[in-house]
Amino acid sequence: MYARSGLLSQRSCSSHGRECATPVLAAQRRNNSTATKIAVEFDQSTGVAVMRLQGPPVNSLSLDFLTELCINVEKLEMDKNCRGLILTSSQPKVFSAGLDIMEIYGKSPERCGEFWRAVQEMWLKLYGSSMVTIAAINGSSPAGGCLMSMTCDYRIMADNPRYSIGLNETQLGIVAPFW
Ligand SMILES: CC/C=C\C/C=C\C/C=C\CC/C=C/CC(=O)SCCNC(=O)CCNC(=O)[C@H](O)C(C)(C)COP(=O)(O)OP(=O)(O)OC[C@H]1O[C@@H](n2cnc3c(N)ncnc32)[C@H](O)[C@@H]1OP(=O)(O)O
Repeated sequence: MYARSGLLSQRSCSSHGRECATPVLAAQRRNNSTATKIAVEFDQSTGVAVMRLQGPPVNSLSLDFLTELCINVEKLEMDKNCRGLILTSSQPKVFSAGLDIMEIYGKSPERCGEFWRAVQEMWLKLYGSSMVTIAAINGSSPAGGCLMSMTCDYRIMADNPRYSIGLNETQLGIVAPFW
């Protein structure tokens, strides 16, 4: 969902002076899901968009979820009026549970490859964004959820001892790549 419907589809990328396009098209081609996992509200007066993750129960990062996230970030990126992005969760107690483990369990190498490319695309898009990005971490944020928040320029986390954040996959001996 993008609150300023119609605007982006009518404008060319070059009119905004920002780089765009190919990754969005790739992501759009991939996005066959009709359910909306990402809600975006853009405040014209402040130039700040709030992106709410709303993939029940725990905003796990499935291929559909990642695709929708990337499409929405790219749309905002193309809008020259949008200067800031706040990423937060609509789910109670959880910002994001990280990668959807069912996307990598028992899947073909091709499907795993597609999924992993979508993971890379997500963090590269956020990390390379020209918008000021803030993760408002209003719940637990393990593993891929932590990665997502680390790619933002700033992080603010709800002060609640029940919420945790970190790369918990290291407990299984899985470490993030060195690049
Ligand atoms: C700047 C950066 C530069 C470079 C970086 C480049 C690359 C980096 C590469 C890698 C780093 C990132 C790596 C990521 C790996 C992963 O993300 S693997 C996934 C790891 N996630 C977890 O271990 C989370 C496990 N879940 C939890 O801890 C809890 O569920 C959570 C605290 C999130 C919520 O707790 P609670 O509210 O009690 O809910 P439940 O535990 O009852 O869960 C509810 C249902 O949700 C299902 N679920 C939970 N997590 C996942 C998940 N990750 N995927 C799929 N499904 C999940 C859970 O099974 C329950 O389902 P059910 O109701 O039983 O059907």
